[in-house]
Amino acid sequence: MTQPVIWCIGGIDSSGGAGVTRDALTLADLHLHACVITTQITVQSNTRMLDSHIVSPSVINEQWLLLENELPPRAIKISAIANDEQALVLCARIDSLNKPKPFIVWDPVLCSTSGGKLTQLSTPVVQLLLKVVDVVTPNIDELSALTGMPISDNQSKRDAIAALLALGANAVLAKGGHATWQSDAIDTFKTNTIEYEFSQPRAHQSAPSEVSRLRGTGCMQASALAAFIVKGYAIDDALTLANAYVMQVRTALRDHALSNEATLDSARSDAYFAKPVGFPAQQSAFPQVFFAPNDPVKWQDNTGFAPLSETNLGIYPVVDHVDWIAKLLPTGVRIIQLRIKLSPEKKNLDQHMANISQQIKAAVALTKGTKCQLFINDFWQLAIKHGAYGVHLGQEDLATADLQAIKTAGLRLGVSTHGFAELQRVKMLKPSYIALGHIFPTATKDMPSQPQGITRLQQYVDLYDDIPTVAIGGINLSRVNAVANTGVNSIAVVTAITQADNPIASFHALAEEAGFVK
Ligand SMILES: Cc1ncc(COP(=O)(O)OP(=O)(O)O)c(N)n1
Ligand SMILES: Cc1nc(C(=O)O)sc1CCOP(=O)(O)O
Ligand SMILES: [Mg+2]
Repeated sequence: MTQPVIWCIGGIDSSGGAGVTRDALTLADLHLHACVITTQITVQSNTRMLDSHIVSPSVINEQWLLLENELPPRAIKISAIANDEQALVLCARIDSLNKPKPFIVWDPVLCSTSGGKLTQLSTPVVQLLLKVVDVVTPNIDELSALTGMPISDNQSKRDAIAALLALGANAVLAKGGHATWQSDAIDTFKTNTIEYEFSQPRAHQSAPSEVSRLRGTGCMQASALAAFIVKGYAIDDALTLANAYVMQVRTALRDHALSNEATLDSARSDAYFAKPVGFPAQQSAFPQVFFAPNDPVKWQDNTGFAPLSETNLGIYPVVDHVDWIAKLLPTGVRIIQLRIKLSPEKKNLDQHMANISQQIKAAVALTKGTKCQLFINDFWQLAIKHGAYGVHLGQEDLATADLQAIKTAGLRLGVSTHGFAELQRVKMLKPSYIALGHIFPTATKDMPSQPQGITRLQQYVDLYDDIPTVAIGGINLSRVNAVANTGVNSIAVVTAITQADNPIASFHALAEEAGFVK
């Protein structure tokens, strides 16, 4: 299979520490091919910038036109644009691209970390650029320069992000590395409808200065973002992975410098050089994610929920009536979920709620004294009231459920997730298990996300090996073995049991095929 192509448009840093060289190295590390359109050739080392030679707009145009037919981009990463003339050529070329347009990220590098000015753009041209790119990724200084607003605290940062959106940006990723008033380094991603925060402890970011002088981290982050979008990740997951990628590079550099192999002299001379790290696979490199500045998850303590009595749970039937629980208990099932959904057309809500309450009560009575761990979906108050074993909640449910009440009552908590961002959002809650969905297409419910497939499931299982995991979504007899081979602790199914001709036989067949029967 040919490698997807990403175009990197920006300046050449003769030291290789930043610019399009850093972009190309990052993309190569993530197995993507970089084409390079050069905007300026700089004369710089890691510590000094002496000069910059600006490429003419017509040469940029020629580079673009030649690449367009032979090596069309799946994404475009733009960084230093020297002047308005260059920017106008880029805007015109982007406008002329066929739809669907590639993902375009603009890292508005204004100055080099080695000291030189790289970009001089007028406000009307900045506005044109903002409108044609999908995401702009300023650090605090760049955000301040682009908006003309001083930034010194969270409120002024928020105001400046709002101003950039008002200028026409589709989405802003304001990086927090330079926001020294914050104890953690917080990247804020905002569009007119959504907002995420990605937070890393600052202590992690800063290695002793003699061993880490890494430059080009902004180039790395924007290139990695483009790479993960091209690899098919949703924007929240791509942002999480790009943040983790940069942290993993920082950590690798620090670990090498502090290792016994390195002398102080070699550490000093290596201090500028990024190490290839590949796909982020180090849990500690991942940021804490919040879905809004006031995400209720932020205010939860991290004491954790009661653990499961048993973690290798086998097949996990998810059923919509207590009668299923009575029917399935004789199989020896170790975990089961009562998932009754309130249909909007139900007329008599009180009567419906009374029926749900009765079913939960009966389900608790049926499973008491057995080895079957009963989880109640959604109805956490009723689960507490009737003393269920646990509650299962989705991401949206976390905004309304009283998690402290669930914890205090001693109930276990299972939480749905659909990617790296959601996993990093709920990890600090230390739930009793995390569900990973949907692995395959499912007809049981409308899913806003894409099926994840076995490769991603394997990544999650490897990365989150300290929390019991449950796979869900479209799992049937022909797929269950591949799912079980990832090492996931449990496999949840709805229709593979409830729509089987013989549900009991189907439960046993799934368990056997998965290798859960010893
Ligand atoms: C084991 C398991 N995983 C995921 C879900 C889905 O929960 P949620 O996202 O809250 O959606 P609804 O089930 O409420 O539609 C689940 N129930 N169980
Ligand atoms: C209830 C549910 N939650 C999912 C998630 O991914 O969060 S997938 C799903 C439905 C699973 O049904 P089936 O086994 O019939 O595909
Ligand atoms: Mg729910």
